[in-house]
Amino acid sequence: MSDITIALSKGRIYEDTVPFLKAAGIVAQDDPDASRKLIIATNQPQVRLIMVRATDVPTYVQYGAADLGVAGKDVLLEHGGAGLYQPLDLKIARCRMMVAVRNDFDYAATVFQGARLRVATKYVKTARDHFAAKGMHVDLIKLYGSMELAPLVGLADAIVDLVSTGSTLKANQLQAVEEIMPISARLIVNQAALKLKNNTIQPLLEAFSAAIPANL
Ligand SMILES: Nc1ncnc2c1ncn2[C@@H]1O[C@H](COP(=O)(O)OP(=O)(O)OP(=O)(O)O)[C@@H](O)[C@H]1O
Ligand SMILES: O=P(O)(O)OC[C@H]1O[C@H](OP(=O)(O)OP(=O)(O)O)[C@H](O)[C@@H]1O
Repeated sequence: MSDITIALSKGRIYEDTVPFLKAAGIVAQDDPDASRKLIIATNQPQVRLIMVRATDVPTYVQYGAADLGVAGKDVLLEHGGAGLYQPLDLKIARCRMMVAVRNDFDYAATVFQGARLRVATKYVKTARDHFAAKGMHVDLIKLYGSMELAPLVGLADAIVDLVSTGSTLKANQLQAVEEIMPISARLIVNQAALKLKNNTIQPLLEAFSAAIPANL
């Protein structure tokens, strides 16, 4: 069996990945959400977890610092996917990439008039592709979080952000006006590792695949 490093992020990705690890017989020896450790040993001596920022997971896997990882489709689209296989949609961390505006902003009229829109987002590539496909001219403003604030203080007319329950939009008097795409997290694999460590990685892929929730 080859040594295997799996890159995960704290919070919902880790929590939702635990059942998949368990299905593959892997149990973490520390709780990453409680620990400050960045390298977490597991019950299997050859398997370790590394804890990185959600947006950094594809980078660690791309360069082979991790063999496998779990990352949201949102993050993978912004990364571009170079050097990665994306064999499984794990159907976890599900949400939707949406365009949202203030409740008092007439998005339809703005689009109809062909007015230039200022859009704040962490997801610049996804937003650029979406509005280009609609033939809309937009000025994109890159933010790193709390996008919902931007329309409230006049930084932008619209945001492109993830929506799950809708409660963050509601709490900030915003409304979703367009769905860009459904989002869920994928298992990603370093392309070279998949070939070189196939004997170890293939059974992991099969265990993960069998643990994907049905009927979703
Ligand atoms: N409200 C949500 N409901 C369900 N899934 C979500 C939600 N928000 C984000 N996600 C998904 O979970 C992934 C991880 O989100 P998380 O909040 O842990 O990291 P982040 O804060 O977006 O990333 P970073 O720390 O790198 O800035 C996202 O990439 C996305 O795919
Ligand atoms: O529609 P909702 O259920 O309100 O979720 C949407 C929020 O979740 C994400 O942020 P973040 O990762 O900070 O979410 P969290 O605060 O729910 O962890 C996203 O950027 C929204 O702000």
